[in-house]
Amino acid sequence: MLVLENLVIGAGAFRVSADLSLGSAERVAIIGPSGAGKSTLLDAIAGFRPPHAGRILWNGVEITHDAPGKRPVAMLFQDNNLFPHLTVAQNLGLALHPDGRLQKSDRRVISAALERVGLAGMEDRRPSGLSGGQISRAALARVLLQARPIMALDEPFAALGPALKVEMLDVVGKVADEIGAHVLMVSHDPQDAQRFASQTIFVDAGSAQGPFLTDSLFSDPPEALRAYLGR
Ligand SMILES: Nc1ncnc2c1ncn2[C@@H]1O[C@H](COP(=O)(O)OP(=O)(O)OP(=O)(O)O)[C@@H](O)[C@H]1O
Repeated sequence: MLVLENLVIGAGAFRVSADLSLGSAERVAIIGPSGAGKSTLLDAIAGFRPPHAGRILWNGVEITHDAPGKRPVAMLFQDNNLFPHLTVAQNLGLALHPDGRLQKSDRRVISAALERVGLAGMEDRRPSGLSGGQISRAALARVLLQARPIMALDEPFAALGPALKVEMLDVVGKVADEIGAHVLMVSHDPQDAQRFASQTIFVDAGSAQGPFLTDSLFSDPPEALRAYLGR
């Protein structure tokens, strides 16, 4: 269980607070107006942004000051963060060995992960030889190999068309189910939350509120969410 205890985060003069617990929530969307602090919140959970105050706990153990690689979090960014000079297999290999040294048995594991996300046989391509959707799939295969208990996604498919985005959300669900991971996903699109996440955190006016049951939240939105949704 992930707990954010009296957490205060932010850069410059900006601050956002969070005091919430994700319990057994499996798929959680993080929504809110632009600049509200959604990415800041996800970055703090993943360990890229030290908090000004408060604690982060995972299954009762404090991880507030742990380095990103030591946390139970695998992060997927919008640009998917594949190294352009490395092949798909080499990029995925970094999830297994950060020093980049691959063993023969790794190749089988990598090929199996690629097959699971629909990229069988693409081990030796470089990212420049993949479509946007294929790059997203390769990045998801890397998350699959990292096999961390929390998948953190920051607007991962914003650059993809609507149909492809729906398809990729299905792949995310499949990968998360396979490794038994919770998913935390920042999105601008309320439909993503409704389609994908059973629970939703709403970030606005300096605080992260929730998690709320997504269906209840959208069927009877509080004033601030109503304004955000333009209702
Ligand atoms: N390095 C920084 N220095 C100063 N302010 C920053 C820095 N990084 C982010 N901010 C500010 O923090 C606030 C929150 O940014 P954040 O990216 O978390 O918002 P967001 O809700 O994810 O927005 P968006 O939906 O537009 O991506 C913004 O006002 C932003 O300008």
